[in-house]
Amino acid sequence: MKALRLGVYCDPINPAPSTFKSSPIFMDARKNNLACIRAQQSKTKDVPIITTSSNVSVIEELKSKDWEIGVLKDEIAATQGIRIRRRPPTAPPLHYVGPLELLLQNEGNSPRNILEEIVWNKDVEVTQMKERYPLFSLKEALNSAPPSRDFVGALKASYLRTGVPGLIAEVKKASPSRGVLREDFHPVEVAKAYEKGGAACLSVLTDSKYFQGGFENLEAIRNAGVKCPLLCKEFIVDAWQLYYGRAKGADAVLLIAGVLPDLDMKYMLKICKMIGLTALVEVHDENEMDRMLAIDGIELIGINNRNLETFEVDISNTKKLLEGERGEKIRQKDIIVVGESGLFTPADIAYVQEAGVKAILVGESIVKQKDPTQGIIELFGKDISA
Ligand SMILES: O=P(O)(O)OC[C@@H](O)[C@@H](O)c1c[nH]c2ccccc12
Repeated sequence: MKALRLGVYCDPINPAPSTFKSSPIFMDARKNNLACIRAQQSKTKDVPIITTSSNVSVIEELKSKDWEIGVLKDEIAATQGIRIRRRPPTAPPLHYVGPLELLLQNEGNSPRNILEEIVWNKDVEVTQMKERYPLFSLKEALNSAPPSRDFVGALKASYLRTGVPGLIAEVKKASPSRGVLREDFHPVEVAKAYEKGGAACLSVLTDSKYFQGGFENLEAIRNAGVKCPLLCKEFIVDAWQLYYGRAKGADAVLLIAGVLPDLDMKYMLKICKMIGLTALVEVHDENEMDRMLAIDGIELIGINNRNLETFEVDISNTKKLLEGERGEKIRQKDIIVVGESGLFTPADIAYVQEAGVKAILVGESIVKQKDPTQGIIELFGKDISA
């Protein structure tokens, strides 16, 4: 019988040279190491595993380093004006023997706001999911996944056809700020009603804890023959999620600038390109917009009118971020801007269109309507399906 010696596995997508110790690639590699070790352990029950004391100490050391790197990463993010800390809501690992000041500084921490809470939970969730579906298995699934659809192309075509911003209609049962929006929620029915109403693309919430969504909704909508390109509306904290989303039928994915520091954002964008996902990069304030305008290769930027830390909604945010030099730069770079959240009336649409958006992302105002197709007619004040 062949014995398996547990070792330190390399990140299957990006072997990380030791010189990149602080890069997101390296950090992902570390997380994947642990996930791979656990996955291999569970897959090889019939094979004797040599767990030497050095294996155990390698795992403990990796856990401690993971935690420590997380703390340092937050410090780097803070220098970019990012307020969301990426540490999971756990104390340092049990056997942590690192610097005392890091321990004291991070004791008894609780999330500062809802976005931070969501992100911390997501980190834990993704770590568990990775053990069930390791990256190598997802990569196999991607080989047989249907080709992705042209998300940006669909928005542009819709804008040209209708003269109003292309609609990304959101399939969302509930949200932390609004509670349950649609009691009798059938994602496929809602998706079909949106498509019938002239939506260019659909956004499908996949977070279950806070939005009562799920990847099964994304999959079901894709399998039901809906033709609109699909945005996987998720809180992306790890490149693994990009592979998972694509494997479940996503054509696009949301990357939140308030959560991802520049280096992570560039890394995620690269992987999106590699696996055929369009990235909708979301910003909420001037600092985030400026950071994203300094990154090359972004073709779609969403301006969220909702502050995800306080839930405050103000549609003049879209206008504010498109004024002056920023607007000029966006036009030069040929970026399509999406106005997101808090849009309810034809006057709201006209307001953000006047500000310069060519697409809008709308959930509440249409998902709440008994007939979401009719909801779209009321939102635009006209039928945009023809
Ligand atoms: O339901 P509204 O107000 O029309 O908003 C839709 C969409 O913009 C909102 O759901 C959203 C925008 N960015 C997000 C990030 C995560 C979760 C949700 C969102």
